[in-house]
Amino acid sequence: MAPRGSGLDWRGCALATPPGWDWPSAGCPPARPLDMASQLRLRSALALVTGAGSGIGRAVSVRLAKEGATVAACDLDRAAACETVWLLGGQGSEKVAPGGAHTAFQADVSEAGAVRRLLEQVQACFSRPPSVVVSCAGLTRDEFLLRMSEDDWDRVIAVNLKGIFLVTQAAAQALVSSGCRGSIINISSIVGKVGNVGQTNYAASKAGVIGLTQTAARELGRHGIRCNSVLPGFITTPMTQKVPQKVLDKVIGMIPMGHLGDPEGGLFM
Ligand SMILES: CCCCCCCCCCCCCC(=O)CC(=O)SCCNC(=O)CCNC(=O)[C@H](O)C(C)(C)COP(=O)(O)OP(=O)(O)OC[C@H]1O[C@@H](n2cnc3c(N)ncnc32)[C@H](O)[C@@H]1OP(=O)(O)O
Ligand SMILES: NC(=O)C1=CN([C@@H]2O[C@H](COP(=O)(O)OP(=O)(O)OC[C@H]3O[C@@H](n4cnc5c(N)ncnc54)[C@H](O)[C@@H]3O)[C@@H](O)[C@H]2O)C=CC1
Repeated sequence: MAPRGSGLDWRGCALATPPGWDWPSAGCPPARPLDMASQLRLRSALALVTGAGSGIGRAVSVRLAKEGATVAACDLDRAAACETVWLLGGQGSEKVAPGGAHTAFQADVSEAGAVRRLLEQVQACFSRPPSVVVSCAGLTRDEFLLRMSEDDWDRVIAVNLKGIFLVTQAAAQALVSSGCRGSIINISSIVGKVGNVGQTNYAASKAGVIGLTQTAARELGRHGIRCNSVLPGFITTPMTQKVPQKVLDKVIGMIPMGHLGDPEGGLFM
């Protein structure tokens, strides 16, 4: 039994808390269930989202929850993952998530042991593997090729490419061993197809995600597991806040709509 105030529930799963919630004295935060989508297309689904603490991963989590899925929101930043789950309704969200309460998890997707433990924890919490897996965790370390450090290369490849390898493999192993069907969605980037100045590391990682996902699709289809990658363009998130304004101005000048996409509309509209 996790100690009271530890931020963990009876199963040892991370509880969702509002930002700055004071556990020891305040007890469970009030649920804030989202408006239920009329059709709840994903009412029986358990969805694992990595990078769920920000930007596209948070928007994907919100949309999956609105469609009725139970969301296991994972991020390197535990507090950010908890904030996402609180947005989804946190404890008591069973009312809108028939498959159980949305729950936050912390893991560094670039570490094999952490990913293995993540899938173990998710299955321990929900007694089943996630049938939907969306890998959004990612980062940039932009620099011109002539000046890029080995560390900048290594870290971006480790998180953006190896991280998706580890999560895709662990999720597929869990689904195959339990005889469950599933859908794995890996977030690449248009940069993986056309390249981008200052992003040899990032472009290579995203191109790798495309090839990894296409191959996984060929191998896992026989097990009833679909694998697809999504290649967004510029979306307004903390990741793109780091781009120099003069570069953003250049890019926006090339976008027919004349503005960057937003996480809510960028993937689904
Ligand atoms: C404008 C043409 C774009 C066509 C390509 C279409 C694909 C691009 C769409 C990408 C959408 C998906 C994005 C995504 O997946 C999420 C992200 O990766 S967000 C981060 C994207 N990162 C970048 O675009 C890199 C931005 N550049 C930088 O961060 C810095 O420039 C850099 C760290 C590389 C170097 O900094 P510094 O040494 O200070 O040089 P400057 O910033 O002064 O730049 C010198 C010079 O080069 C021009 N420049 C830099 N980056 C780009 C770029 N990405 N595209 C075009 N031009 C770029 C910059 O404007 C300067 O030009 P001057 O004329 O000399 O002022
Ligand atoms: N914002 C954009 O313009 C585009 C983003 N993408 C991709 O979409 C995905 C999400 O990006 P954004 O939401 O924009 O970024 P973001 O920076 O807002 O969110 C990324 C999240 O991933 C988490 N994360 C980073 N490293 C991690 C690790 N090792 N383990 C677990 N979590 C980790 C961060 O804590 C953060 O919460 C990324 O893979 C990115 O490459 C693709 C195309 C365009």
